[in-house]
Amino acid sequence: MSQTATDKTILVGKNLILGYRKGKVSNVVAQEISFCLEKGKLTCLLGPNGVGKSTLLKAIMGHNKPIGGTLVFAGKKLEEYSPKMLAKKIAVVLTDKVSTGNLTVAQLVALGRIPHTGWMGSLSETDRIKVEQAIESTHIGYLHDRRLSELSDGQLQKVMIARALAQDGEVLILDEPTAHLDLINRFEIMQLLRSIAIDQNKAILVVTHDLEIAIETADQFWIMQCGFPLTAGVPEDLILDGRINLLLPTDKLIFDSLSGKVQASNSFKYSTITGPEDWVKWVKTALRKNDIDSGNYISIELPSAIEKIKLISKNGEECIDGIGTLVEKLKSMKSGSSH
Ligand SMILES: Nc1ncnc2c1ncn2[C@@H]1O[C@H](COP(=O)(O)OP(=O)(O)OP(=O)(O)O)[C@@H](O)[C@H]1O
Repeated sequence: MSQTATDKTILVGKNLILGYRKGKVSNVVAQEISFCLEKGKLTCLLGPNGVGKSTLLKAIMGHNKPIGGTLVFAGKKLEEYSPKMLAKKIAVVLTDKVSTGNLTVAQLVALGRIPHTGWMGSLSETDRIKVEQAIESTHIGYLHDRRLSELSDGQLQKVMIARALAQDGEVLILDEPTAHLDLINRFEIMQLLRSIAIDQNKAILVVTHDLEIAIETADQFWIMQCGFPLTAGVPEDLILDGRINLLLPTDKLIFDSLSGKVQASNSFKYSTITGPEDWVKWVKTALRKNDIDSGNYISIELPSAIEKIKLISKNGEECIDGIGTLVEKLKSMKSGSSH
């Protein structure tokens, strides 16, 4: 489904055909790619490995011209911008590690000004202000004079974002900025990007495989899937109308709209499990993971406080003191009944 352009739209892709040319032969990677990228929003681009996400980023950065379709940036065709002009408008953070460990944080962030100063140019007062603003808005002032080689992966990622911000383009593109980071840092980086999008009115486009964190932070999803047009929408709408399942083209997995998680789609019925909602959810998860269906028991009653789990089976009624023991018990009943 294509989006409609609004006054926030900065970049429009129309019927793009993406791929690579080798001599006269074009190898098409993805097609029917249409979108509107909006300022003031965090947009997450999701899709399986190899579907063409990085290829789309390369097209937007002007590094790999689409085989077909049009890209329009701020009302003008992308191909009409010189690489120098484009570098001032679109800042990029790629996944590659920096090999300039000897530079300090402030020196690296200052490199973001190169499109404005040139390689040999010295920083003007405006450039210095932009660098300090970028450092401040990524909350890395405490790292100002540290060497890059002394930073953790999470700190380094914030420095790379600061460098892109110093570039002061209207669009910021990041390819998997949370790869290699722990859960807390993944959240922090995505929340930081969202606040930058809103506070600085930037259009931020992030490629990520982190579905759950993307749901919590993104304003827009773009979903790429082999053989389908690009699907764009607000994550919550895509969840409720089921289009989120485009990300899971196998009937073995399904997106559970209540928990917001991907889970195995086996058709076991667990209607005989009763108790508090959180207990029911986690007992079902454990049973599903262990391939235990309701044929193994008559009912399970879950504790409301610190009582024990009550299992009613063909062997009678018994009290059990945890989900681990319950699973073991049901597994042994299952193997017993199959012999
Ligand atoms: N320079 C290139 N020349 C030819 N084919 C390429 C080139 N780069 C990528 N491809 C091919 O294009 C297809 C899409 O690759 P791309 O890197 O865009 O996927 P992706 O969705 O970003 O994957 P991932 O999630 O694994 O990063 C793949 O089949 C890949 O082999």
